[in-house]
Amino acid sequence: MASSCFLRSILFSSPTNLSSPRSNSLSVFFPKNLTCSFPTSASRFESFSVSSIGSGSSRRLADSRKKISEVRSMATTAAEIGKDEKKRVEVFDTEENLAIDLAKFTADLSDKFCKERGAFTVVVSGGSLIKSLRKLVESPYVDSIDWSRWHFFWVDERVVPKHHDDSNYKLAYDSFLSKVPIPPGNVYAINESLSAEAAADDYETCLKHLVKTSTLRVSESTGFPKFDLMLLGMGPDGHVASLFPGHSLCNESKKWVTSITDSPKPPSERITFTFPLINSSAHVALVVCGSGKAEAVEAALKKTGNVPAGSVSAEDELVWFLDKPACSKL
Ligand SMILES: O=C(O)[C@H](O)[C@@H](O)[C@H](O)[C@H](O)COP(=O)(O)O
Repeated sequence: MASSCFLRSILFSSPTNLSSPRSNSLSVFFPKNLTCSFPTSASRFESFSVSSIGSGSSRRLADSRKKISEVRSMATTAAEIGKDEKKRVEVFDTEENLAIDLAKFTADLSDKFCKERGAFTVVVSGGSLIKSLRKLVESPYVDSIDWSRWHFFWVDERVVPKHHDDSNYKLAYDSFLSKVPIPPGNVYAINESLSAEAAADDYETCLKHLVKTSTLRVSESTGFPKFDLMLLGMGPDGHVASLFPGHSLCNESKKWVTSITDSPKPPSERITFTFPLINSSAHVALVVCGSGKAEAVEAALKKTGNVPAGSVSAEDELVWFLDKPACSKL
């Protein structure tokens, strides 16, 4: 390819054979044209989701009498938050259930895009998100997903050697990439031998080349590349990618990829996608777990504070995947 973007070889290992059924949920019909889904077991809070009524199935409506009062006020709050029809908030009682649903969500999109356009462009962050993707490398998905059509990117990367413990490439490689047969040429790591600024330019050049070859689509409304799916984590301060609260990079409107040399979260030198690029994605999943992030979740979803995660959107669908502690302030 024309870009000097590093294409890293992947070692393949045998898939594991654990089953990963999707967590079940029932639904309750709420006023204001919203649906919220609830657990099958009334004895424990499992999950609820909020979406515009058009996206709920008839099963969800049929199950509408199976309400659980315990979670109703929280659900109503989330319904208010989810009134943007492109935004859904899904809450799970455990990170394990979240991981199960996230795998199903990702696999469904993979099927859809592989069938529709013969490719699936996926972007990941670093951090705990990668662990939450673990069900994808287990049965049934490890065998059913057409990995040969995946194109794998990073929304941000630390400018450190690929074998360094701080490397987002290493993080994804060790627990994900090394376990699935994505063609090595479809894995787009940064060239970390460059300065942060040059590595960001290089990555943008790489993306431009992929637009030319139609591997990457372009958003008709923004003119930025339109990734099929972006999987993002969020820091306790509400940062996403390497876009930190109050940092001028949050306002970048022209560049696709930019650099930061004063990241408040170490290491200081990084490259990051900009908001216009992130928000041009077809689907975005924001995956957040733990009580330490509850305030930032509240700030982002209830707009009680100005955190970068609150600026994330998607062209088709933004889904917040939260565990119960992360939504404790909603
Ligand atoms: O390289 C990075 O630092 C990440 O891409 C960053 O945006 C991360 O996703 C969040 O900080 C959440 O990380 P945790 O989930 O580990 O808190």
